[in-house]
Amino acid sequence: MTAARKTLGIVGARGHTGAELIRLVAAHPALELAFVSSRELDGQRVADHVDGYVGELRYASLDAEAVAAQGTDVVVLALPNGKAAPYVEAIDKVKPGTLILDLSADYRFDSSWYYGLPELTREKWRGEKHISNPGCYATAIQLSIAPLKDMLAAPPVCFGVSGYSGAGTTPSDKNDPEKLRDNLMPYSLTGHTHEKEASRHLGVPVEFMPHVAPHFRGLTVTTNLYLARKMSREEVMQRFHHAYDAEPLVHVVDEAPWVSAVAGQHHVDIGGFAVSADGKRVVVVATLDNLLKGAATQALQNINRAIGVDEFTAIRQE
Ligand SMILES: NC(=O)C1=CN([C@@H]2O[C@H](COP(=O)(O)OP(=O)(O)OC[C@H]3O[C@@H](n4cnc5c(N)ncnc54)[C@H](OP(=O)(O)O)[C@@H]3O)[C@@H](O)[C@H]2O)C=CC1
Ligand SMILES: CC(=O)N[C@@H](CCC(=O)OP(=O)(O)O)C(=O)O
Repeated sequence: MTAARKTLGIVGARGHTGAELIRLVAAHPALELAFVSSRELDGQRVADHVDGYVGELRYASLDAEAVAAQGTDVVVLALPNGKAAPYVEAIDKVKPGTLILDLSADYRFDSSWYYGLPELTREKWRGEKHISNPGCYATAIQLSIAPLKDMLAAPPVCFGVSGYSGAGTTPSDKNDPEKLRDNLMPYSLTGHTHEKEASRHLGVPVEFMPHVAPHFRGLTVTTNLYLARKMSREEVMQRFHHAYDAEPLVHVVDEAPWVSAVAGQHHVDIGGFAVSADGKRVVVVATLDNLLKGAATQALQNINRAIGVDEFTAIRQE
């Protein structure tokens, strides 16, 4: 006899990350999609909006109390920043112990929430039912720096370029294909939330300069690391292989990876490893799909672990 599937609801399901999660959860052997909430698509069939979804589920417009009243085992909050708290409060009041995974930045600085970047924080999970999912850039930044964290002579400098799906669906210059055409748009050049997030969770200061580009999905972070002592390229690569060779979703590659190759994929590519002539500076390039490893895939890794199934269930081909 197979165990009953856990019920899962998504709040903010109209958005880019919500749509990815719908696809992943619909194909999951241990999860059942119980509700998907959107104010704008209230009453409409999910199948009419999400490619690849087959089923009769419809969007519903649910406020915090209505979400809590659903009583699902798992709730994913895929809302813009600053909107999660009323949902968390209502769910905790009605059904404490519900697994809540928040995709926004709202709890990434709250130490009572588990910060789930599994490849780096897997051992820190103590059964918390509140999980904060890392930001997309912050994921690439931390994975690029962690293997050399003890070797730094200065804060790493990260140049980021994201596809415009990273800016969500609320219209802005950063997701306007007309304004982005033939363009590269710099923004938040100091003090971006992901700069603070990566610095906090790595435990070393990081400097980050984001840009948005005309492609839809996928991001590149190119990181310049000043080293406290001379290292060879082989030594640097050895550190990355040692850190990630057992990780199915982090691929250490020789060449600097291209973002077009990782769009639609679950994993991160990390490569380049260009070492300066004096051996004291290395440049590392990471690419990932901001909607997958940067959001939905990582959320599913965290949920899988918390419901007690293999971390990569419904993520990799088995
Ligand atoms: N896009 C990305 O690459 C990544 C995003 N994230 C984070 O994930 C979260 C979701 O991002 P994304 O999917 O891109 O966002 P979108 O803008 O694409 O979607 C936001 C969703 O929230 C709903 N919503 C908006 N405002 C409110 C509100 N006031 N109350 C209730 N629902 C609301 C919208 O639906 P409706 O208006 O129909 O209710 C929509 O479903 C954000 O916090 C984002 O920062 C994290 C990593 C990567
Ligand atoms: C291109 C673009 O605008 N990207 C977003 C990052 C998306 C993300 O991960 O945002 P959260 O930290 O809010 O979850 C940004 O720079 O804010």
